[in-house]
Amino acid sequence: MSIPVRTSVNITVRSAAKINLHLGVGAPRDDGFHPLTTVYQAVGLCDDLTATLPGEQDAPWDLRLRVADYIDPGAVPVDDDNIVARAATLLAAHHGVPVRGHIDVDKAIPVAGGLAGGSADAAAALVALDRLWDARTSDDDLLTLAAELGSDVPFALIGGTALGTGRGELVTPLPDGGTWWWVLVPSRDGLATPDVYRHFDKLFPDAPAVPPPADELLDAVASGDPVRLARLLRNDLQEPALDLRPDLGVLLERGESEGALRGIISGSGPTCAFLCESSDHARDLAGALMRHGRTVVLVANGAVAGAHLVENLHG
Ligand SMILES: C[C@@](CO)(OP(=O)(O)O)[C@H](O)COP(=O)(O)OP(=O)(O)OC[C@H]1O[C@@H](n2ccc(N)nc2=O)[C@H](O)[C@@H]1O
Ligand SMILES: Nc1ncnc2c1ncn2[C@@H]1O[C@H](COP(=O)(O)OP(=O)(O)O)[C@@H](O)[C@H]1O
Repeated sequence: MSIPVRTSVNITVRSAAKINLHLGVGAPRDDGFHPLTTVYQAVGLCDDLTATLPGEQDAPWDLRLRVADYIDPGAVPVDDDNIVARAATLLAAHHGVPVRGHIDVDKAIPVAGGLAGGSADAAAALVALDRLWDARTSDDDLLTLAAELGSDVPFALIGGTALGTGRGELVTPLPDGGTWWWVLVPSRDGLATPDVYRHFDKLFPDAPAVPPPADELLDAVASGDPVRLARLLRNDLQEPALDLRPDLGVLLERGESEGALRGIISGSGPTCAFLCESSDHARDLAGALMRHGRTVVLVANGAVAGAHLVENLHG
């Protein structure tokens, strides 16, 4: 009897979408970024990234993408512009090693949807390649590299429910007493984050230097009461997003009239997120929205973990 030999090592990392329960935005800083007080929540709508070491005959690096049927594959670059390639280059430079790896990304998080799908992939790439290269990056260094990749990327590493300050990159985990049920309705056409921030500046030229705080909402999150949380959800990018995409206002009203505790735009949009009381309530609402002609309606609960290794069945 021969014992099977593992010829390659596969590392699979799962990374979640986020919703901003509170997105308080201040006037732009000198570097152009907006100061934020935000409360992130990671929800169970995830991308999986698998990294494999190339064989000796193989190209040192390649990136493949598989997408859910509601995602346009053409919306995601597969060259050096992909944030996964940027993460690999940054981590390799940090350790002075060459970039090596075959990467497969299985995307379920809608693209340019305000759900931080690219940030989730970047965090997954940092965790997977650190393990694949046996680089042993410290947590502090991983967070620093994550912040270089994007304001939302440190939260994608940490997950759960957390406070984000600075430009969103300074993340502190929060006590969360609930299981929160969300119905997510993505749009076929994305909204570009910089466009929505630019529109915020146009609509609110007198925005405060210090972004609005989230104190009451933090109490609601700790209490676990969805009715209380629903009242306190706040997104300062909602008005600019709705101004750019008035159709989203109709969708928010529809979800609320069908019984959602509250509908909000997720981050810079255009995904609409509806808070529900329970999993049954979320399923009922999803059914109602589909009967009204929405073809893509997703149910997800939070809070879930940040980027983490999962068992690889193909390894
Ligand atoms: C709006 C939010 C809310 O969580 O999420 P999304 O809706 O994109 O998912 C984030 O602030 C998006 O974070 P992220 O997508 O990582 O942004 P980055 O790559 O750092 O920046 C992209 C661009 O967004 C603008 N930006 C981003 C963050 C910030 N605090 N102020 C900004 O003005 C800048 O124009 C910047 O050039
Ligand atoms: N791995 C990736 N996944 C998604 N988008 C990516 C990725 N790499 C680069 N991008 C680019 O980043 C943009 C923002 O994507 P995403 O993170 O999904 O949206 P958002 O900032 O709204 O949360 C996309 O329009 C796409 O061009």
